[in-house]
Amino acid sequence: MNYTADELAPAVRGILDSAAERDGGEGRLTIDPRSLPEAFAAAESEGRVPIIAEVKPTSPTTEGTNRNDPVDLAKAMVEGGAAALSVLTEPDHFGGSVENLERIRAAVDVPVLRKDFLLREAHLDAVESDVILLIARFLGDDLEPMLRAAEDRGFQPLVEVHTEDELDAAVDAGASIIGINNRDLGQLEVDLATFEELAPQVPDDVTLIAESGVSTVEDVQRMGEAGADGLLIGTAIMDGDPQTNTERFTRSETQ
Ligand SMILES: O=C(O)c1ccccc1NCC(=O)[C@H](O)[C@H](O)COP(=O)(O)O
Repeated sequence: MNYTADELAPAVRGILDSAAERDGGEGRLTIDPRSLPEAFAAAESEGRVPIIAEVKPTSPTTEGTNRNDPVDLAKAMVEGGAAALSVLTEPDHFGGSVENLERIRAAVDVPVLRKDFLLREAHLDAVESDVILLIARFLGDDLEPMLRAAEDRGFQPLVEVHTEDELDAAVDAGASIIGINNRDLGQLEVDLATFEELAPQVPDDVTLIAESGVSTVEDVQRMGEAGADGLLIGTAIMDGDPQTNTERFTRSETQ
């Protein structure tokens, strides 16, 4: 793995240790995905900001656990105008599960991103999703083979970066969907300027997503002005009524 353990907050070390121990799927999946770029285009043509709303029961930086039925949460987010959903499948630190993702994907018709910490090819085969997260920081030299393995199965890989080097690695590997994470996964600090600094270096033909730390309508507008094609929002949608929260963000460009 591409990290030095003492560079990481203890919670992140714990996440990676449990990810390394987790089994993958038993067979090799073949995915017929719902297109994320098309879902973004459809949202925009209908006047909605393209938002990936995240079903995130808890996290190392969240107090408490949301115990509502994940399918009810997901339907409320779609009702609120979400172009796509992100579903945590990490069980030990985020309260997620592959079963949540299976149930949600069967209940909605928007693309669903599997949000997890995937470290080897077998992890890709744990559950079907339309989009799959590959985190450049944790994959290092394995990024390109994981990207190819995900594409070979039919997934749309979303490659997450936080630094210029990781962005270069994602572009060199041929990523067509890139997420710039405003949260530093080393120390868990959030700074929206991360997106603003890196976005100008992303090729125009890449679908570019601003991830993490977006909590107000002004933040949505700020990320849009900096070049985001879409935004991934978790905490600020889960905190309170998910439909009302999603509506506020999806309508924010017209306010
Ligand atoms: O959210 C966390 O506390 C966290 C801690 C350690 C590693 C990853 C973490 N989050 C993963 C994510 O990518 C976010 O859930 C996602 O980008 C949404 O972020 P936010 O809108 O800030 O909840």
